[in-house]
Amino acid sequence: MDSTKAPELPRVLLLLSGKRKCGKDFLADALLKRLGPNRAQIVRISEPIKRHWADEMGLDLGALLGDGAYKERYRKQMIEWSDARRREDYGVFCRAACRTIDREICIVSDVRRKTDVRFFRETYGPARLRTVRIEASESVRGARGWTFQAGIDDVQSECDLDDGGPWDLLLKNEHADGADELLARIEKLILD
Ligand SMILES: Nc1ncnc2c1ncn2[C@@H]1O[C@H](COP(=O)(O)OP(=O)(O)OP(=O)(O)O)[C@@H](O)[C@H]1O
Repeated sequence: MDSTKAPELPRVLLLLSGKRKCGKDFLADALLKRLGPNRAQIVRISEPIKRHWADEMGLDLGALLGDGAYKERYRKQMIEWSDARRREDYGVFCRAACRTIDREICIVSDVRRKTDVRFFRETYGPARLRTVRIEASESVRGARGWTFQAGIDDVQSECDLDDGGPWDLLLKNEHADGADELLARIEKLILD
């Protein structure tokens, strides 16, 4: 492949960002169900990070990738380790995660840094990107299991995109029965 040319797939890259427990994975999974696995796929930048940690430490990769309490035990260490790698190459994990792209629509469900957005813009070109910021109040996130943790909620991985807009869509994911409307708005953004 000519390395100066952007790859043909995906046609659209949907970048989802937002704070812990705002519902990035929930909305990504529900969107994938609507679009279907032949057309769309979910890519997680954290996947190669978690894979490395699971291999090194003999941990359960499935549980690290899930939304249970297990991943929280290792979150801080993974942030610190991965930030050190990013200082040498900001695209290292985005590039590794993108190796699995083989669908028309790619949903990146854990965009956390300005350099993540930069990587996708530089690699695929701005016309294919759709950026979505998901918000939920602290009380709603708390009801979903979030509690403030120093070293996690006040560092770059959580705060770098607080001023990362303008976003193509800004969504409030607060109500359990409101997801269909949010999904319809995302779908319109992708398909228009
Ligand atoms: N609209 C919704 N309706 C019902 N449940 C929701 C909704 N949004 C999120 N949740 C639930 O809230 C919890 C946290 O959501 P999720 O794991 O998607 O957050 P996240 O932003 O991916 O968090 P993290 O950054 O920690 O990975 C999950 O149990 C999820 O099922």
